[in-house]
Amino acid sequence: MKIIIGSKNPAKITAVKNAFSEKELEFISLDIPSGVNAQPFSDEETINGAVNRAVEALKKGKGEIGIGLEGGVQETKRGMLICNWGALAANDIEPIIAGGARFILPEEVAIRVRSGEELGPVMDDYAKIQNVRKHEGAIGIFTNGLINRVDMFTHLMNILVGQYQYKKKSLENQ
Ligand SMILES: O=P(O)(O)OP(=O)(O)OP(=O)(O)OC[C@H]1O[C@@H](n2cnc3c(O)ncnc32)[C@H](O)[C@@H]1O
Ligand SMILES: [Mg+2]
Repeated sequence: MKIIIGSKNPAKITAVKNAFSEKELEFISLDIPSGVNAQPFSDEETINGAVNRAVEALKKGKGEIGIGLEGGVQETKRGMLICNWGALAANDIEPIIAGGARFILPEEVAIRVRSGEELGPVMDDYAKIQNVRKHEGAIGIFTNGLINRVDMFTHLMNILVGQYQYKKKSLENQ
């Protein structure tokens, strides 16, 4: 079975591999555009980015499953939430979606994102580390390393794969 991942980000690729336990799987990563802004500004836009990537990955990679993972932010009365959404696309079913853990970004970071900067470079600047988005992620920095971006995406991926297995089982029993 071929699983096509719509990103070259190593944190995302590791998380996808963590969530599939079967042997004989082939993982292919393709740089698939999200079709939304580089910095999505709502749950809705972030979900659309994840679904677009999953559907395109499935099509371009000619596999059995396409995965799209997308990071974004969502404004609330309490401040700016960081959100992450994932989508799993497979032939003959509607894309399945799942959300990742969320928390409020410090205002000092949120102000810069609101003014148009992407969270990735803002985090590098804030943490004085390069490529935070490919490693611990904002979640790793702000949880003191207790949860990193791979952990967060792995949890999200398990919610996707679990729903997919349940759906397949339900269809088989019909
Ligand atoms: O290569 P791709 O797959 O695009 O991976 P990415 O790291 O750019 O991730 P997203 O496009 O999903 O995220 C949208 C923006 O938010 C940033 N971002 C999201 N989550 C982050 C995190 O945990 N740490 C740092 N930056 C993050 C990211 O760098 C982008 O600027
Ligand atoms: Mg990106």
